[in-house]
Amino acid sequence: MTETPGTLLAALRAEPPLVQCLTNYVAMNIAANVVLAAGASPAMVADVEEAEEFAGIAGAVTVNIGTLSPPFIAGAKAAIAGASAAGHPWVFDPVACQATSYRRRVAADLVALKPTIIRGNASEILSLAGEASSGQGVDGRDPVAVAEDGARRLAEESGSVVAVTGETDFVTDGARAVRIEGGSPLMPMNTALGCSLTCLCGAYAAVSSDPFDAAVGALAHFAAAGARAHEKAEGAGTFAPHFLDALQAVTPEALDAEAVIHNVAEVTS
Ligand SMILES: Nc1ncnc2c1ncn2[C@@H]1O[C@H](COP(=O)(O)OP(=O)(O)O)[C@@H](O)[C@H]1O
Ligand SMILES: Cc1ncsc1CCOP(=O)(O)O
Ligand SMILES: [Mg+2]
Repeated sequence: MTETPGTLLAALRAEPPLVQCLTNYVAMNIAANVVLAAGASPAMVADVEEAEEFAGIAGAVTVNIGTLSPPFIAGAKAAIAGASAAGHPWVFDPVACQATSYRRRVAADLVALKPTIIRGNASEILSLAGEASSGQGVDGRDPVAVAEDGARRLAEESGSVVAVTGETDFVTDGARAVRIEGGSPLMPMNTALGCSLTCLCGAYAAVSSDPFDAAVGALAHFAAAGARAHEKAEGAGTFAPHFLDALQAVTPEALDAEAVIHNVAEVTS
């Protein structure tokens, strides 16, 4: 990795990027707080009337289909057009894309628009890769390990970096791959933390020259903050404020020291 998570965190805090987050109703507030605590600047600007123009001034766009509707998708496509025209990264979160034919269709349409990074749980990534998925609505029900081959193939076919999250995260661009350890089992008990991580991927992508490093950086930041918060939390409820505190408190040096990142050997079959 040319840019370590700590190097990217230092860059993000030195010049906080503006991140245009088109996310769902559930995630709107927590995702903004997560991006702010990490050190960047979120803006939930989603309407078709202004989404394309705003993408020209944002460092990155993130699109999440958690509570999708035709007007939301129109705004998302406008924002993606604006980001693409400006040469800015955009990140896709295919929430519950396995659940309905509408979601499957919209997710495939958005993948065709070449996201810089795709971030989802294992059930969502399996579905995007055309494999059977056990996802229950927005909640992942498949182990990350089962989605690794599909993630590699999806990355090769789409040209996107694919980040699969769960107990141990997996990131690949089709050629490179790493696993990231850390976090807490209390994280999936806090709604919209995955959605918030997608927005943070946008912040890291805005300050990075390599989307693979950006995805690894954002996931490592979550893993380190999640592990720290786990030590202090008494349960799902008290985890949330400790997690925000930890996202803010972790320094670039501590992030590089605490990140547990394993390179995965290339599969040559
Ligand atoms: N069992 C677990 N142990 C540790 N970290 C977890 C666990 N499950 C999820 N996470 C972390 O929670 C965050 C959100 O991931 P995930 O729950 O997979 O996304 P989503 O909310 O989209 O389903 C990621 O940082 C991931 O690493
Ligand atoms: C509960 C819920 N319903 C629609 S979107 C959403 C939030 C999903 O958040 P995450 O994917 O981060 O768990
Ligand atoms: Mg999700």
